[in-house]
Amino acid sequence: MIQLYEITKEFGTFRAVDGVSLTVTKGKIFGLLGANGAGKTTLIRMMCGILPPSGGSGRVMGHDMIKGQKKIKRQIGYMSQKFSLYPDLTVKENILFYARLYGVTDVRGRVNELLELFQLQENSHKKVSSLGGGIRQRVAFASAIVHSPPLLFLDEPTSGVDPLTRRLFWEQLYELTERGTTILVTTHYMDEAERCDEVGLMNEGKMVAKGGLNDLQCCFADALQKEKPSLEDIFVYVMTGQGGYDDGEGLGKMGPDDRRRI
Ligand SMILES: Nc1ncnc2c1ncn2[C@@H]1O[C@H](COP(=O)(O)OP(=O)(O)OP(=O)(O)O)[C@@H](O)[C@H]1O
Repeated sequence: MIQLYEITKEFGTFRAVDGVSLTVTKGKIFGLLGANGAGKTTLIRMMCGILPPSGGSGRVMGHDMIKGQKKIKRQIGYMSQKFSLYPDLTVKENILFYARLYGVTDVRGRVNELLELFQLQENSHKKVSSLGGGIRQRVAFASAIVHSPPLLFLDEPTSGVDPLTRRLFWEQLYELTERGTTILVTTHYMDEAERCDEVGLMNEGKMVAKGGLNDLQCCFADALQKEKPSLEDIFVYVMTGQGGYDDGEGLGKMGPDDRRRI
């Protein structure tokens, strides 16, 4: 569903994304982690066809990231950090708006289905501006999947959301993947990252570690002197650049076999 090869994005002389390669297969959840400003949103915006890469190549849903931007946009769902909702419209009107925008065939039926799925019926006629963060998050999520996209990008979807809503949210993500949806999600929550099939850790524009949790634990066990380091241990280790880690150097210390994953 996603195949990136050495994707780079420069804003003037500043390189926000630096040679990222990535593969995400159908039905999997890929978690993207990194400190603020690591380049996660920029990478997502390129994959969504919103921002052209400065270098490298990639395909999303089989379409070239540069030539196929329009086709990519039609086939994906994107929930941005700012939740692109209209505060003066009601919950139902917001979801209806996105349903019409994406040309959903049975608009009313689909919207009612989503209102029920996200337990939004009670609030369906309230203006979004009057609602709390957890409900707004559900409205944004419903709007992002209203056209049943096969590939979904979620940029910090649970930031500031209570633990119960977060749990429900993840149950819905699993349901979607069971139906074949592929998901790329960014998060700052380690428990959420551990729920992903694979994670990628970004630091200063580079993908500095990538793999399933077990793979990463094996990879970093020696360096962290723990048999099974937690993802948080690994995250802190990589992000603090202990030993000046980057794609090559850091892994070099862990042995040549470990390099293949990074
Ligand atoms: N349009 C732009 N022009 C100039 N610099 C930009 C632009 N967009 C992003 N940047 C810079 O690129 C870097 C990466 O930003 P990005 O938003 O991708 O990081 P992030 O990992 O998503 O951070 P966060 O976790 O805070 O959302 C930051 O230093 C940011 O200031």
